[in-house]
Amino acid sequence: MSAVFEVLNLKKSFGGLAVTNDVSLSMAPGDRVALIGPNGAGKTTFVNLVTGNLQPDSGDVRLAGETVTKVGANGRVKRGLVRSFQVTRLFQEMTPAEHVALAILQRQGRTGRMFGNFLAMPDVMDEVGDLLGTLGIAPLMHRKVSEIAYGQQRLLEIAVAMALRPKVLLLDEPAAGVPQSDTGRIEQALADLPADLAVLMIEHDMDLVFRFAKRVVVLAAGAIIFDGSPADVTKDARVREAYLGSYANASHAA
Ligand SMILES: Nc1ncnc2c1ncn2[C@@H]1O[C@H](COP(=O)(O)OP(=O)(O)OP(=O)(O)O)[C@@H](O)[C@H]1O
Repeated sequence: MSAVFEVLNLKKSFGGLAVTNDVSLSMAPGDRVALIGPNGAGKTTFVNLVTGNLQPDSGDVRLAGETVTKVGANGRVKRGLVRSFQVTRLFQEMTPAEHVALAILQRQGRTGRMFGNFLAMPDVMDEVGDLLGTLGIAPLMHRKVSEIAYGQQRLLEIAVAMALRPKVLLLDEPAAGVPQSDTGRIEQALADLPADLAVLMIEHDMDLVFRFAKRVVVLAAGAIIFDGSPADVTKDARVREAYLGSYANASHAA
């Protein structure tokens, strides 16, 4: 299948340090890719380059065949490249329904009406109910974010992202900080994402990586040192050395 998302020879240096060093990556609709790597490998920088929050020194980002390297972050969201909204960016006094409704209105270009009573718009509220229902948090839709559990806030991040109807979804450690008792719900939400959505997940939890990803990309010192199947990643000598050693030896050694 043709690529929905492509990164071509992306480079970014800070001072003399090549933090993104000639990175190329391609994803097709439906891909489930985990991006892993040791601390400081350049994962956050890579995501910021992809989302348009940082400009590369050279290289390109393409979305559904269109080069978007010069398109800003909002323009990329409009074209279907969505990064999950972070819990730290949720508004504590607002409700899940309000968050998701605003994302729907943003997608529809109706944010001029955002100070109207959008909770009374039946089309918007039907979609809000569907999205929050899929994620199992519909009963909480009118509670304040400050009153709902952290795991539920992380599910809300996914709901807000999905309200933007992404073609490519970037998830930044979706289960981080969530108590063990609630991680199953996050994993279920990830398993239930639309089959044709391309998902790139940055994750440190290798158990989650192995359950979710069909493909693993390993970044070390700004460069991709592995791009292949979860079964092969644990066998790769360079990956073991750079990152996986103890995990591979302990539980997934061939
Ligand atoms: N704005 C910046 N100016 C200078 N150096 C930076 C900047 N942003 C990141 N770096 C450096 O680039 C390197 C990669 O950082 P980055 O945050 O992208 O890594 P990471 O893989 O996301 O790490 P972590 O998993 O710890 O978040 C680090 O050495 C960091 O200090």
